[in-house]
Amino acid sequence: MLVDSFRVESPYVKYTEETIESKYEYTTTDMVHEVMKDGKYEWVARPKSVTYQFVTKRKLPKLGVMLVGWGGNNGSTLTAGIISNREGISWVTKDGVQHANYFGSLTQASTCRIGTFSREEIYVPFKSLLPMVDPNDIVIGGWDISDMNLADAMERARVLDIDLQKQLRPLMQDMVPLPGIYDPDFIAANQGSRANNIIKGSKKEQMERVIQDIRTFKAETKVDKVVVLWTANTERYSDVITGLNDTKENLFNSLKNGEPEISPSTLFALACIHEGVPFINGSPQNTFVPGVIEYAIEKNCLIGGDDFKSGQTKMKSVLVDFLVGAGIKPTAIVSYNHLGNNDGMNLSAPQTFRSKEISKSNVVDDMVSSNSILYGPGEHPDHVIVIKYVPYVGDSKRAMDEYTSEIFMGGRNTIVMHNTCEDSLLAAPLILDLVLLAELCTRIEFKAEGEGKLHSFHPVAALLSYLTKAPLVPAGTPVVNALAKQRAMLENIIRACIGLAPENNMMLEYK
Ligand SMILES: NC(=O)c1ccc[n+]([C@@H]2O[C@H](COP(=O)([O-])OP(=O)(O)OC[C@H]3O[C@@H](n4cnc5c(N)ncnc54)[C@H](O)[C@@H]3O)[C@@H](O)[C@H]2O)c1
Ligand SMILES: O=P([O-])([O-])O[C@@H]1[C@@H](O)[C@H](O)[C@@H](O)[C@H](O)[C@@H]1O
Repeated sequence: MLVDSFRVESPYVKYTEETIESKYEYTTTDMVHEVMKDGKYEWVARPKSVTYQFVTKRKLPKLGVMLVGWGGNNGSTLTAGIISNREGISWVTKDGVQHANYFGSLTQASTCRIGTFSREEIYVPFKSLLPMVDPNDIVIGGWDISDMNLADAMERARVLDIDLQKQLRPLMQDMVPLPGIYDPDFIAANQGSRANNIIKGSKKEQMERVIQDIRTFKAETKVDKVVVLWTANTERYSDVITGLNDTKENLFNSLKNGEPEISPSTLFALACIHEGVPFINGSPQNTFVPGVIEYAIEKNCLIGGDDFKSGQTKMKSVLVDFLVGAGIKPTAIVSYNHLGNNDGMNLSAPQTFRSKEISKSNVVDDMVSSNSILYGPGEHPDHVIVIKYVPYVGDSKRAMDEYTSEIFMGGRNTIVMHNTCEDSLLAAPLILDLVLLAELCTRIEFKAEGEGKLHSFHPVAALLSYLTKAPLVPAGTPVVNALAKQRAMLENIIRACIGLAPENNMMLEYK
C-alpha cells in the first residue's frame, strides 16, 4: 500500500518548526589482521557503531535552475515537462490521451518501503522522505550558444508529441537563452553553425559575465536559491597541467593570463563556485580539474557529476552487478549505439567521443574489482564502446549490447540486448533529480560523535552517484557504480536523516 506522507515517532527524532533532527546509530565493521600464537595470520571482523546527528532544514526555498545548454534536446524537454506538469496539460496521441507525468524521476515517481501495517507492506513516495522542492515550482532559465527560443528548440529537438508542442508553444516561445561561452576548440566543429549567441571577450571576462548572469537571474526571478546544471555539449577533456589548472591559484593565474586550455564548462563551474551556487556536470568531460575541486572545497560549494546515467550505461550497471554478484564472469562487453540528435552529431568527433568513451567504459570497474575469485590482479573484461551518428533516428537512441560470460565448468553465456533509449525523455527526469537532490543536500548538516560542530556533506556530492555514469567523489572515496548500491546509499542516508534504519530486506518477521 502507498502512503502519501508519514511522521517518525522515536526518542531519536525531533521535529521543530525549522528542522528535523535525528540521532542515528551507524554500524560498520573494522577488519584487523592479527598474528596468531603459531605465527599464522588471521583476519578478524570487529563490528563498530558510531552515533551521528543529522539536522535537516524544513523550509523549502523558491528554487531557480539555470541550465547550460538550455536550448538543447534535454533542456527543452525538461522545460516542456515541468510546464506540462505544472499546467496539468494532456494531449492526444495515436494511442489515446496522454497526461503529463514525471516518470523516470527517482524522487518523483519511485517509492521506498517504510514498514508494515498489520502484515501489509507500506511504501511512501521517495520525495516524502524529507522535505523536497516541488518541481512544478521551479523557475527555469539558462544559457545556450544558440539563440533559438525554447518553443522552437523543442520543435528542433523532435522529442515531444506535436499536440503537446502546440499547447506548449505559447508558454515557451518567450523563453530565450542567455548567450553562452563558445570555444570551438572544445566541441565538435559541426556545432559552429548553431553558435550565434555568444558571450564575447576573454575567458576571464566570460566567467565574470556568467557571475553577473546568475546575480541578475536571482534578482529578476526573486528566487531564494539557484542550482546550475551543465546539459550543454560534451567537451573534449582538458589537459591537466602542473602550473596551469592543478591548483586553484594556478587556475586563476591561468585565467588572468588568458591561457586557452580552460574549457567553457570549467569557466561556468568557477563562476558558480564564486557565487556559492551548486554546479552539476551532466556531461562526461573533466570540467572539475583539480583547481576547480580545490576552489569548491575552499568555498564549501556543492559540485557534482559527471555524465547523466540514463540508458545503456544504467542497464550495464545493473546487469554486470547481477552477473558478478551471482559468481558469473563477464569476459566481453560490447556496447554499440546509434543516435541522430545533436549530441550524437557532436560525439561524431573523435575528441568529444573520447570523453564519452571514458565515462561509459569505467562503469564496471568497481564490480570487477569486488570479486577476485573471478578476476585475477589487473584482469578485466574486454569492453568496447561504439557510438554512431545516424540522423534519421533523431533522439531515439538505439543501444545494442552483447555480454559474454564464463559460467560453470567452462561454459559460456551470451546476453544480447536491444534497448531503445529515448535519450532526452530518459535524461530530463534525471536532471530534475540531480537539481532537487543537490538542493536538499545543501539543507542537511550532520556530525559524528566526537566531532565538534555540525557541518555539511563534503562539497563533492557523492550522494548524486546514482544519476551519473562517472560519479565525482571526494579524494580517497571508493567509486561505486552498481546501481542498486548507489540507490541504497542515497535512500539509507535520507532514512538516517529521519532516524530510520537502512532498508536491509531481511524481513526476519516472516522467516
Ligand atoms: N540521455 C541523454 O540525453 C544524455 C545522457 C548522458 C549525457 N548526456 C549529455 O547531456 C548533454 C546534452 O545532451 P542533449 O541531447 O541535450 O544535447 P544537445 O546537443 O541537444 O544540447 C546541447 C545544447 O548545448 C548548447 N551548447 C553547447 N555548448 C554550449 C556552451 N558552451 N554554453 C551554452 N550552451 C552550449 C548547444 O547549442 C545545444 O543547444 C550532452 O553533453 C550529452 O552527452 C545526455
Ligand atoms: O547514458 P547512456 O545511454 O549509457 O549513454 C548515452 C550514449 O550512449 C549516447 O550515445 C549519448 O549520446 C548520450 O549522451 C548518453 O551518454
